[in-house]
Amino acid sequence: MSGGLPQGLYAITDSQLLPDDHSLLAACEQALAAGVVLLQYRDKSADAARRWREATALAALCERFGVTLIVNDDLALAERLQQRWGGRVGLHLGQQDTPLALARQRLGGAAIIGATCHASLTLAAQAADAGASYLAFGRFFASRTKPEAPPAPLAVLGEAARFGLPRVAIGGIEAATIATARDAGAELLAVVNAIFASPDIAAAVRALDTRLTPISEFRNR
Ligand SMILES: Cc1ncc(COP(=O)(O)OP(=O)(O)O)c(N)n1
Ligand SMILES: Cc1nc(C(=O)O)sc1CCOP(=O)(O)O
Ligand SMILES: [Mg+2]
Repeated sequence: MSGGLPQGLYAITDSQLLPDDHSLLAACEQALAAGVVLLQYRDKSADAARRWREATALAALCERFGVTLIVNDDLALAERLQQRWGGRVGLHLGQQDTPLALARQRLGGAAIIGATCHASLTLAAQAADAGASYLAFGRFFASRTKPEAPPAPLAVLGEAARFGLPRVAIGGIEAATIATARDAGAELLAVVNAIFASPDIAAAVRALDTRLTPISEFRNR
């Protein structure tokens, strides 16, 4: 554990790859069963009913696996879920989203709230001051999900050790790149495409996990 967070694979859903409730839940169940340690619900649609339905189903699924569900962008949705699932629900915020300090105030001190920091230690310092639970940096490699995300050098992961918060690497993390991001300092490796575009989710997760071996040493670092 690192700052109360597990270390390892952080899977992020994609509503284009998983366009309906059934595909979303089936894929997430397989990912969780295969060893994902954190799951983010990332849905950019404006369909509030669908978002509530899917997020509640995912929260129940995560509860079964003892994993925290992180909601992307949507503080109000995280707050509603928190009423039922408490600390099993967190929030991820980018630079264009709700201010982190406000989310911290609303969700309380125990909630996991992550912050996008791109390649910036200044943004990381601001997020840490505002109460972030983890700092996300990227994108480190070419990303199929968000090719337009600004690139970041791997060195920022090592430099961010000074904040004493778990570091997340995102952007183009796949079997060929995951060990490089881990070795550069990331405690959590965030993945969309290399998990959820796979026809065999469990095999995809295992292929990523294998690259993190010796996993026991990594998790105990
Ligand atoms: C773990 C993690 N890191 C970064 C992001 C990106 O957040 P943001 O910059 O707000 O962009 P969107 O995901 O909202 O498009 C993330 N979601 N998760
Ligand atoms: C949602 C997101 N944010 C990024 C950032 O750099 O902030 S990269 C990204 C997409 C990550 O997907 P994939 O694993 O398919 O590259
Ligand atoms: Mg966002």
